[in-house]
Amino acid sequence: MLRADRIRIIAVGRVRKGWVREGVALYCQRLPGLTIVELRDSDPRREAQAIRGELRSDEQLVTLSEEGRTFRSMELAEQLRQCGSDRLAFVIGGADGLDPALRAQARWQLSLSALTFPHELARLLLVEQLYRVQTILQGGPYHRE
Ligand SMILES: C[S@@+](CC[C@H](N)C(=O)[O-])C[C@H]1O[C@@H](n2cnc3c(N)ncnc32)[C@H](O)[C@@H]1O
Repeated sequence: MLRADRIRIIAVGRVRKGWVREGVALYCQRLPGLTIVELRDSDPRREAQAIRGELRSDEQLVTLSEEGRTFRSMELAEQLRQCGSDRLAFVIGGADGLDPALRAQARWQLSLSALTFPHELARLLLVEQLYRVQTILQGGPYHRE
């Protein structure tokens, strides 16, 4: 089972597009307990400081980057199942991306694909995949191979 209450998304920048906000809200409703923290955008080094300040000592840092590891959704489900009751913080960068030093600190880096997405879309894709993982782990019909 996915422990959404043990997952936080720390995202640089606001979601301005209404249709993206609506999509994120829809998946968040389906993942009770999931928290999204928005940080102001500035430059990657300052943003990294703010992210470090926001991270809790008991949270595992997972940075999102197109250079990270790609997973099939079933593999992502297995990865998150193995995290058990660990607390995870998925971090999404702003327009200029994440500071390399912060990325180097991550327990793992998640790539949503080799393509670069605007941070707003990366957030939407991430919450949809977390919902998908939840349904995979619960054995629901949402995900079809
Ligand atoms: C507009 S992108 C930043 C692009 C920037 N050139 C870079 O080097 O990261 C904003 C953020 O969205 C997330 N993102 C965009 N595309 C992604 C992808 N394919 N996989 C994972 N995260 C992605 C990353 O966290 C990234 O920092």
